[in-house]
Amino acid sequence: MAVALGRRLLPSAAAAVGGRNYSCWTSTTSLALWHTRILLPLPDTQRGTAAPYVYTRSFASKPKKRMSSVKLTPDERDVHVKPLLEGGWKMVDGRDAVEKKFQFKDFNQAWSWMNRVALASEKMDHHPEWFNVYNRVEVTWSTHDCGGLSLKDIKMAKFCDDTSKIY
Ligand SMILES: C[C@H](O)[C@H](O)[C@H]1CNC2=NC(N)=NC(=O)C2=N1
Repeated sequence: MAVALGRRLLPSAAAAVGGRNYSCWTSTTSLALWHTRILLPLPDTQRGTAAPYVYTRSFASKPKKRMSSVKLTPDERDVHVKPLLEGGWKMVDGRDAVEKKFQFKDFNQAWSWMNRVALASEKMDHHPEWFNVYNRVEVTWSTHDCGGLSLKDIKMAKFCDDTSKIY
């Protein structure tokens, strides 16, 4: 029988059922969960068909803080957008959005970089508009939820710059 003590499982509880303790985080865009489990070895016949744990207790973290999707103020634009424009980003004609053309050695490098950006975008729930031909990627950042530039765009534009330097 499993016994829970605060956030930890008593070692003896796992030993009593012939299993071992195991803890892990899972995380979504808004919540992180800490799971404490007792893992039991499964017979070969059940491997891959059943979950190998007999006891799970999950704890929710504080809700993750989300960066806001509000339009940048003029002061914030001075601080955040100006440096981007000095670093090769351009305002998009007729839109409150920034765009930049990146060039890589070949398609493989471009795709690898796009993959990095895609994973970060998904984690942040903030996605690029982009266009790729072979080794070139044109990226546009704007926040659809507020119809213009927000701090999320600044963060992702910087991420694009920083990660493109690795290649
Ligand atoms: C429902 C979802 O959270 C929203 O649609 C997110 C998804 N990704 C997004 N990406 C961008 N670039 N702007 C947004 O406003 C936006 N909103």
